[in-house]
Amino acid sequence: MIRFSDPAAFAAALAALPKPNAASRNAAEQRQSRLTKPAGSLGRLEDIAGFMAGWQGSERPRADRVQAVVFAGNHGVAARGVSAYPPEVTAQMVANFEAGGAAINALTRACGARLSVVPLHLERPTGDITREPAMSVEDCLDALNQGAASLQEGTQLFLVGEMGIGNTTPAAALCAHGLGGEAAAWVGRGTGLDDAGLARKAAAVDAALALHAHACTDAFETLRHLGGREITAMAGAILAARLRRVPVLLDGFIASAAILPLARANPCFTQHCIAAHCSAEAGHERLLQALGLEPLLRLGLRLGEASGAALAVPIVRAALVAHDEMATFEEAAVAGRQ
Ligand SMILES: O=C(O)c1ccc[n+]([C@@H]2O[C@H](COP(=O)([O-])O)[C@@H](O)[C@H]2O)c1
Ligand SMILES: Cc1cc2nc[nH]c2cc1C
Repeated sequence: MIRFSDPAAFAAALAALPKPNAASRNAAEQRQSRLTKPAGSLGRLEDIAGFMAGWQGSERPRADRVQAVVFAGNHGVAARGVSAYPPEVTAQMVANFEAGGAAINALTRACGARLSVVPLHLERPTGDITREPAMSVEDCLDALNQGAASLQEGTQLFLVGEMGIGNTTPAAALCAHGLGGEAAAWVGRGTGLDDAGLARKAAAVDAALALHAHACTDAFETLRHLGGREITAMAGAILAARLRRVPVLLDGFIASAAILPLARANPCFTQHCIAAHCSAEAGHERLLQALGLEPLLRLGLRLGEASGAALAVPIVRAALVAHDEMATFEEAAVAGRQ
């Protein structure tokens, strides 16, 4: 099991990321060029086959064992009126996930993914980032390690999502810190905030940056000061997936913001990630652009919970079935390009 003993071990892992298997990726691309279709005509499905081949180290990659994890956390900053819903909804929704009644339960049933939920000390919200760091060093390491520990042996495709009332505020703070620009340009309506709430949210992001920007010296310290437990757990889970060469379907705004500090530390970090869906949350589009990721879907969701990631699973599966099952020009006796 992957475990980071201290912040230095996390930084070292981030500095020495494994690369995809170039031979497997090349073999998959060669196969694509022999399948009975005009070259390139399966568009992004061809890229997905090559991507999966590289990370799985197999010319014929599979997505039979798909694992989804939802991390849940509570946020001190939620007391500042930055969400349309009260913080107790986080724990209530965890109970709903466990009972099978949330959107992600239905969507993972629909796509055949195994779902688990990891609540992170919901009874103890993070520090209010407008006044103090979100987490102690110990808390931040614990969240990273709970994230890393969630990746199950044998997972072929990993879906990572979250639930946490108030968490679009720390996510916006991570974006404003990492990518610059006005706080107002990174805050969105989250669960459905009104204009007055939006102004409070921008003010909270400004205050958090004024207080902590100087202390955000690396990925760990940035997550610790501006992030949250579920945000940090997603970062740990997605890093663990990279260390095991497991491809990841990235979910919405918060999941994307969680990896921004890691991508800033090592720009090749996003290589094992596919952006599944561009959320309706203001800022997600620009965040994905900055991460160099083109989303597979734009369905207007703004839910989190790994919902966007689950919706992209059938596309990945379809890409791999076409890659595996289509006949080659030779097998089907079809003439190739003139
Ligand atoms: O994934 C997204 O893009 C997304 C966009 C808006 C809201 N959410 C979800 O809504 C919650 C955060 O919204 P808020 O308004 O409480 O900050 C949290 O539980 C997220 O899962 C998620
Ligand atoms: C009900 C509810 C469900 C959610 N799922 C993810 N974020 C959420 C926020 C709310 C408010």
